[in-house]
Amino acid sequence: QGSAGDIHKVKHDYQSDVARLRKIVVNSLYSNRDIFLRELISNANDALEKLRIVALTEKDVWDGASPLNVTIKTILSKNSWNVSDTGIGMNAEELTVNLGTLAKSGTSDFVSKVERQEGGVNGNLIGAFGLGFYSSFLVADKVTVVSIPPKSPKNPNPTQNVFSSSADESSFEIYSDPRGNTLGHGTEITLDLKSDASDYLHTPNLIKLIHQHSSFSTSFPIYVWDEVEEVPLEDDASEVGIDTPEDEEEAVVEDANPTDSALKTKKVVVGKWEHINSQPPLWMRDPKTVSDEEYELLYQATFKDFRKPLAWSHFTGDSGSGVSFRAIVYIPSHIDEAFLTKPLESNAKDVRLLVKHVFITSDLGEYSLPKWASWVRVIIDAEDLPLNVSRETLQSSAFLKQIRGIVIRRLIQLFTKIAEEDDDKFAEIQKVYRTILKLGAAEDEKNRQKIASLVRFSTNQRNSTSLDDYIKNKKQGQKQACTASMIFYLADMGKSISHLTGSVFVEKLDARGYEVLLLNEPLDEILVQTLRTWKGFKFQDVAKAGLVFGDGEHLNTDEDREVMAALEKKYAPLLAWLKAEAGEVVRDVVLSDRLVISPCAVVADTTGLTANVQKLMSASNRGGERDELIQEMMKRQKVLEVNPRSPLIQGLLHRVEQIIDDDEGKDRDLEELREVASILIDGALVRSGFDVADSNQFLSRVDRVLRRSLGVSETAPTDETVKPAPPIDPEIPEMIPEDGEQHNFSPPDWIDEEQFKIEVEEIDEQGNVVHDEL
Ligand SMILES: Nc1ncnc2c1ncn2[C@@H]1O[C@H](COP(=O)(O)OP(=O)(O)OP(=O)(O)O)[C@@H](O)[C@H]1O
Repeated sequence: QGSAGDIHKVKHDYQSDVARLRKIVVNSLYSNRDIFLRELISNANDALEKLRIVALTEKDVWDGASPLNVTIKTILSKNSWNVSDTGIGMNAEELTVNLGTLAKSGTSDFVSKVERQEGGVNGNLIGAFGLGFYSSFLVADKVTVVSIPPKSPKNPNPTQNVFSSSADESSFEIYSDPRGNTLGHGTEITLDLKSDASDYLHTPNLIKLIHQHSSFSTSFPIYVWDEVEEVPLEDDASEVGIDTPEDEEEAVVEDANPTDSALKTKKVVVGKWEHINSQPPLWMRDPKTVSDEEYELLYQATFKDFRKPLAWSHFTGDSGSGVSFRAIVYIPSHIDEAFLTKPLESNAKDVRLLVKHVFITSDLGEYSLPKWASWVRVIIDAEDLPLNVSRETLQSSAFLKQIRGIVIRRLIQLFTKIAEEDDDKFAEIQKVYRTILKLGAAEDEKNRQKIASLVRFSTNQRNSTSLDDYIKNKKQGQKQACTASMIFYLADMGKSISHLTGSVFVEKLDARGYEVLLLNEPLDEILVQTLRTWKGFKFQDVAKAGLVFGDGEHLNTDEDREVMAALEKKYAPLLAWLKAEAGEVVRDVVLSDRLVISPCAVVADTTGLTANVQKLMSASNRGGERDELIQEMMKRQKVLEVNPRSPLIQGLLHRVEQIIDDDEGKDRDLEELREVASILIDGALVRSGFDVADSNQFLSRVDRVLRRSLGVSETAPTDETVKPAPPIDPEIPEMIPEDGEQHNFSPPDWIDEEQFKIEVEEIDEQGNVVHDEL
């Protein structure tokens, strides 16, 4: 603590992250200095919005008439620059906390990342993070913030406080303003500009920069003090000095030379407040007159997103409840990590509802957007809702209920238009929204059909296919058991598309030229199950038993049936033998019509659970009796299909017949054959996406078969001797270093420290090995 004169100043240290961040800002953002304008104007806008929102419920806070605006003024003689707002202001504690600490999550990470980066911060990083108030130090040696909250029943006599900080100090001061309340309510930030930042004092240049960077940061009026001329005045001339920007002109009188009383003139600077954003907001304009760049700037300023939006739709409408409105719906180019990890827990926060250009709320309460679309960013400006609606009456407004429907309809239309007209853009959309559209189609019952048309799938033939494209590509008679036409799909969550393309279930369809949707995301199977049909086509899981193609390929002729009957007779001994061997795993063993190359596969009954559904189920249900029950249920629903054309299966049949015919050496041969069969069955499970019950046993069997094929003795033991661990060490280490702390590692006494070096293998971001010596 310290005091200057009779002012009691309290000194605070910046939180360490802030000190580091300020240093980065000052040292490395020289070429991006203009951003301080955007950041400070946008903070002023937020403060004004907050005041108006609070005033909806606390009438005393604002009379509804006194101006809400931003004023910017330069004081040439002091080389200083000043921005004021008549917003919500801050008390002493808020000044300390808001400006002295960083509450944002990820700050430390951000700061460390930037500190590691060679050549300082780049534009993208600033954008992703937002420097806010600290950007002042880009252009200022010293920053002074004067602030006072409005009068309220809770705080009837607010005091005006000052926050003051130099760029090179790691502390700031807070004190009560000795001048008393000069602001009414709001905040005034004064920057003592660095000697190389005097460009910002030049008004035409300043206005140009504000237009360039911040004209969309606020819809409150921005006034810039514009000095227009200097007029010499007689000493006794009356002074004209008015301090509010509402009186458009004023003259500020300064002593030209206060010490020289002989000079009977004074220098008079005549200037006026120029309202620099008097044009109507962008969304009120005819879309034909708005450039892409303007839409992008509006988006970036409004939603504080440095990245450009992917697409937008600007439209006018009349809601069913008689409210006319204008709106812009934006599709962002990225989705927050938080949404991706827990999509169903996120709430829409970026639907900005305005009434007559005045921001009212971003919280649509019970009418907020459906979860799947909670990332969409919208500005919606209603013409004729009463302005002084409190939030409670707003909640019950019929218009509010309609916003949800209006926004979602427009969003889907926008996606659809891009899908139809702009392949490249739609490919970009797919990169970000592929999964989200699936979620939408599964979640949003009302819009399910429209959203599902936007969903794209990979298939064995194409990277990206819509359901409509699939249907166009169907083969004649693509039917299942003479019921509906079919869309074939294979679902195996988490597997790669190339793995699915090579699946046993796809091989015949693929060989015959049929298209199969390959579903590898958890949502895919849920979506397909929810849709059930698409334009009269049924979804057919190709991993299920009884697959037919409907093109006459399947046992349609007498000849086919005869051939099959002959094969079944021939293979009967093998099927019976295998059924006994595989009794623990499957319900039945049959000859397969679906396999081309693979010797066998495990398929689910038409009513059974495929490997994929089984995975989905066990992810939400682990362990316990229920698990055993499910295992048992699943076993009964699985069938082992064997491929009579596979030489392996033919060989197996031959051996099984030999064993049945021949008694000699039967036991040993039988044991070996059972081992082969067991590997084949487990292999079929793996091939079909199921888990093997005991993978250790499976691999021990493989080992034995390998030994046999290499002519190595099956019983020859492996030398199992190992060196035992040293005896128990009774000493307890004094301190276990926590994660992230420096690990002080000292070698034991008996090691020569000079020679003690450990090679640590570390992998950098590119995956190269980095060698470090401890
Ligand atoms: N003009 C102002 N009036 C009232 N409060 C302000 C003003 N400027 C800043 N603040 C307060 O200080 C806090 C920190 O401001 P800062 O600009 O650093 O970050 P932010 O506005 O929260 O985030 P960002 O600007 O990065 O989106 C704000 O959240 C706000 O509470």
